[in-house]
Amino acid sequence: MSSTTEPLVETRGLTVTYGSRTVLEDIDLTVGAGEIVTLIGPNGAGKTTLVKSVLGLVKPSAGSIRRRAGLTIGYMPQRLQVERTLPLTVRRFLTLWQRVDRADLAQVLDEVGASHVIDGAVQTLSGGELQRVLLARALLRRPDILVLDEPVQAVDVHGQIELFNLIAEIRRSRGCGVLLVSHDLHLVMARTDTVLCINRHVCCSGHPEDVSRHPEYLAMFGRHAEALAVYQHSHDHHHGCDGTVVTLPSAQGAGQDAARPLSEARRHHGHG
Ligand SMILES: Nc1ncnc2c1ncn2[C@@H]1O[C@H](COP(=O)(O)OP(=O)(O)OP(=O)(O)O)[C@@H](O)[C@H]1O
Repeated sequence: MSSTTEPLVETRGLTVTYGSRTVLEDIDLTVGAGEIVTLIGPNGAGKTTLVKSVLGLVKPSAGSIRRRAGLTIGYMPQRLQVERTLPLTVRRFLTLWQRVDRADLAQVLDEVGASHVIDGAVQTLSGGELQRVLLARALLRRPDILVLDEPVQAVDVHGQIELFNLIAEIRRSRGCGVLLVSHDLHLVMARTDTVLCINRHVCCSGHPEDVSRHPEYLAMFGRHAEALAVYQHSHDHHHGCDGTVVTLPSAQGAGQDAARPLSEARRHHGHG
């Protein structure tokens, strides 16, 4: 039987391999109702693969994924291929794959601030308008959880702030969970409840403030991260090109202010 405190989605020890290559290893992820969880990490870290695993599009080679019974997912993909020669209005685009009430369509477009483009061609939308329309499509499913893969890409800084505010407002008004992938560290740190920093494995996770001080996060995002961190620790390992962990000599026998070992840090953040 499901309860309201039961996580919407939970992975434990999730491992994904493509051929002989392990792209995700031992990932613990939990998204609760009304919670915004953000995945960050460098290109190729496995963020989209983790999202696809949650959606059931990629099968894990080890570990488990649990979705709450009857869970409805609203998914906004990273890329949208629209045939440029085929005229497609926003109205048509949003009703192509699902039966949609006129009133629901108008309400959802109003909610995302895109009512004015309803009769416009999808191909002519600005970056920000397209993201709002994609968000509207995900919301039409009345999701328990929104899964947004880089929702602010191709959007200028002002538009990014507006979109993150919109996502936070949707979470508040609908009470849904949100799992999102983002490269924008400033916005992530300000607008999310939990951050999972991954690079094949979980490098660190927890409250944005804790993650922004974590040595692995600082090692990964360098100077960009330092500007966000309240203070900085030294780091105990970095990653090889294939994502393998390379322990730094300075981390061995380091003093009290040095990085906690990853295993300890993960325990601290509730990972076993
Ligand atoms: N279908 C696939 N078959 C084989 N390898 C894949 C497949 N999909 C992804 N990969 C590889 O898995 C790794 C993780 O890819 P993924 O797209 O999950 O990373 P990401 O963190 O989302 O990257 P980005 O930030 O660049 O979008 C990459 O090395 C990628 O080349």
